[in-house]
Amino acid sequence: MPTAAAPVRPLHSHAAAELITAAHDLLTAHDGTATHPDLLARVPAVAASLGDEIRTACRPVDTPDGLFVLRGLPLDDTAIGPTPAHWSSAGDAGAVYDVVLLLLSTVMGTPLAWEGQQDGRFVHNIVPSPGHEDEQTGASSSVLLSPHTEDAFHPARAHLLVLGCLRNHDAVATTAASVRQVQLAQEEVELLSRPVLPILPDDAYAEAQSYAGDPPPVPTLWESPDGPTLRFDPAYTPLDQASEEHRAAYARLQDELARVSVAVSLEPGDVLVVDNDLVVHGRVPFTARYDGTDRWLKRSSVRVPDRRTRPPAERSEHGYGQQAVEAYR
Ligand SMILES: O=C(O)CCC(=O)C(=O)O
Ligand SMILES: [Fe+2]
Repeated sequence: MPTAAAPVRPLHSHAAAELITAAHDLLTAHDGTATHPDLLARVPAVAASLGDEIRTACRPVDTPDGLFVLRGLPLDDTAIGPTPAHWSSAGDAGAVYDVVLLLLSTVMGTPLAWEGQQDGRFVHNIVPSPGHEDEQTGASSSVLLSPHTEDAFHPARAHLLVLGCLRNHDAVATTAASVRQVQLAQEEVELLSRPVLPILPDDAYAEAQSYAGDPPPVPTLWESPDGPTLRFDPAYTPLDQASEEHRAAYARLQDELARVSVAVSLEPGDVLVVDNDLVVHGRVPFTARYDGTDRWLKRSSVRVPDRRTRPPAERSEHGYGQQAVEAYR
């Protein structure tokens, strides 16, 4: 896989300090608790006060890569403490970066949470966890986390996925492949633009997996007014329900995504922003350490108001009974 450099948007030290200070002040005003019930309501005003350099760095993706890396935030490996062993024991570990992600997400749109995931938190902890090594979720390690659209099963899924790196001693790569870089025949595009197969809820949503309603078939590709977009999660797509011709086109898309895939090895302090309508992401396999020095990411999801990147038919999907919660409603 090419390790082609992802587009980096450097944050100079004054802008990085401005962001960290704003996050730190918000946090200390709320008992050091990133999930404090009053903190979220204060985020928009603080985000609106951030300077031009930060706002410019948070502009929409503007290359066919469909992603960018904000680089330059300071990160003290000792001060953040050990990597939690599981998201449920993370508590306020690394909480200042939770607030950094909330601020950046609010500059870019509206943060999004799920009642059924990580206790409804707006910022998730992505850490390898014992017993989950070979799952297709962020808690895995020993398997390839295969390329996917985040929360592909749901019509209210994020427009942007934000991954902030706190620790990554083994330079474990996130993978990313953009639909704007694949080359398919027109017949393949047409086949994959038909709503033929559903995308079922992934293993992070146990409750949704037992939802009684019929899974709606959805298109894999869509030609939006802003260019091609995709909705893709092969691990949760019942391909055996499709025709041979359809499966062949799907396999071609999968091969093309593998061909254009890049490995992005995040450094501590990096914030990767992935356009979830353009790019499928994953992660290479690694060996977890389970000694407090494991790879540790913070993750937030963002809705961007008035985007035109989704087929209108999505609005009538049931979403398997899962509710997305927008931060400022
Ligand atoms: O661990 C990673 O780099 C990506 C994990 C992932 O798929 C996610 O956080 O949504
Ligand atoms: Fe993911």
